[in-house]
Amino acid sequence: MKYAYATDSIRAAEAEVMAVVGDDALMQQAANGLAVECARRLRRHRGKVTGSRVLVIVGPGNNGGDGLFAATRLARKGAKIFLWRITDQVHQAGWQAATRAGATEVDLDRSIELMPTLDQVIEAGFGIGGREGISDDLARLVYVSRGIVDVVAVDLPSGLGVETLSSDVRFFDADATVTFGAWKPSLLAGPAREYAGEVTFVDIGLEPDNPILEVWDALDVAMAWPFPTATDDKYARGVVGLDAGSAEYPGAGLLALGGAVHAGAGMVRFLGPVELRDTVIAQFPNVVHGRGRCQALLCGPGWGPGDHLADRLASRLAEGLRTVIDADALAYLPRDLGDNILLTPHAGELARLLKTERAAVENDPLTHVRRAADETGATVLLKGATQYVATPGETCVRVAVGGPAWTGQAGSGDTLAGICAALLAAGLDAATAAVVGASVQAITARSHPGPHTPQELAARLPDTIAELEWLLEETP
Ligand SMILES: NC(=O)C1=CN([C@@H]2O[C@H](COP(=O)(O)OP(=O)(O)OC[C@H]3O[C@@H](n4cnc5c(N)ncnc54)[C@H](OP(=O)(O)O)[C@@H]3O)[C@@H](O)[C@H]2O)[C@@H](O)CC1
Ligand SMILES: [K+]
Repeated sequence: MKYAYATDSIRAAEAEVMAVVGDDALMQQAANGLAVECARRLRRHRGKVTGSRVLVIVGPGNNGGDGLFAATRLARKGAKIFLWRITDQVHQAGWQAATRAGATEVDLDRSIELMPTLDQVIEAGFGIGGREGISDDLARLVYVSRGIVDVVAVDLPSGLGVETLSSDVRFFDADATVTFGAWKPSLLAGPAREYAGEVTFVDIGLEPDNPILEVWDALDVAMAWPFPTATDDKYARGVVGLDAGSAEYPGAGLLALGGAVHAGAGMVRFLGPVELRDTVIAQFPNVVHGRGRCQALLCGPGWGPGDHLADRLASRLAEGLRTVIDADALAYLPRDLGDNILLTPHAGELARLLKTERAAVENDPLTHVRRAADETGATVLLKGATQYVATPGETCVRVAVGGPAWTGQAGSGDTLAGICAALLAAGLDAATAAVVGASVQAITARSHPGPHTPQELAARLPDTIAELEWLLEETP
């Protein structure tokens, strides 16, 4: 699991360490880590550091200072360093060290001219003190550097927000980012992550508190998966009731059933319309029909428009079970749901829930998924290319393992809702069921590259679950 922090927490952790070791020591550690990675990349690209040509984009604050001290180290190893300062203000000690080591100042036009002759650009414009977006001058440098020179961003690409995860502004497009002391959320999740390139973490001894993002990996999923023990019967593994599908949309019901069955539910009950029973039996003879004991429910996939849907949802919720509410049922939410209720909207459904625009959700998923959890009182899984889980009253948002681009297709959400319902029935709390369910679907899609249908991927969930069990056994 990786944790990412807001700027305030990172600054507080820096202050604690600086009070003991001094600010210069911290910056030297950061610069050293940066220089090591820049040198490694130069060696990879051209065999050696000596004789390489590096432009440093120097911002006015400590981010610029990191870049200057790293460049000083590269200059001492024989690199030819050029410095372009964004404003007159620079980190004085860093500037002196770099120029004393032989670095040459150049203006913007010369920087652009030099670009095809360079081996690397160290982008030390702005770090956690930066505002979102970049000036036209910086945008010109992004344009001329893209694809022709190795761009290494310092701490995070300039222009990128630390916490909003937005890609709606202009920022540097880096091949690599060297980040210090704490993960920044935009380096781990959301559309912005794509622009940071290969990220290296340099430990400078910070111990920040209050993460705002918890990013899961396959081992975390394996550790949370409810593997049955030898004595577990179907009730211990969990009975899940699925109220899904309609005469108009039978497919959504079948896809949800596929998710629940293949995720290993002890028993699946179909609570959808009677007219679908033959179709369901033809595909899933192990599914039981009609009312009976359940440990978790799923409502919504394939309901379509209809009358009395609010009453239908209310009567299901009255059973007091852990429940996944998906798709059409999301339009009929009562007030004050509990955190054992899991809502699984995509960006468009979340936008409707919050009476905002889809673009607003896509540009700032963290704020919106948290708001949805707080306003509804339920746990919320925001589906999409990156999948977020928020619990009411909690700032920290969980992020599921990411899938390939192929995952975005009609029907994936129905399958995912079925998987989550099976995990709720097995006893996982709603937030864990959501992050584990979204992750297992993504891992399955990654293991089977190409455009597989949601039902094909659902049928391959057992392979992934077996691999997770194996991973757990192999990990000391
Ligand atoms: N603290 C530590 O011990 C350590 C910190 N470390 C490093 O320090 C970095 C944080 O440094 P920092 O606080 O000096 O902020 P930084 O990101 O350099 O920028 C602030 C300056 O930029 C300006 N500015 C911002 N956006 C702008 C824009 N769009 N266009 C124009 N100007 C803009 C802003 O102006 P202002 O907002 O004040 O008007 C201010 O002058 C951190 O990311 C890491 O790299 C490491 O060395 C480890 C130890
Ligand atoms: K930067």
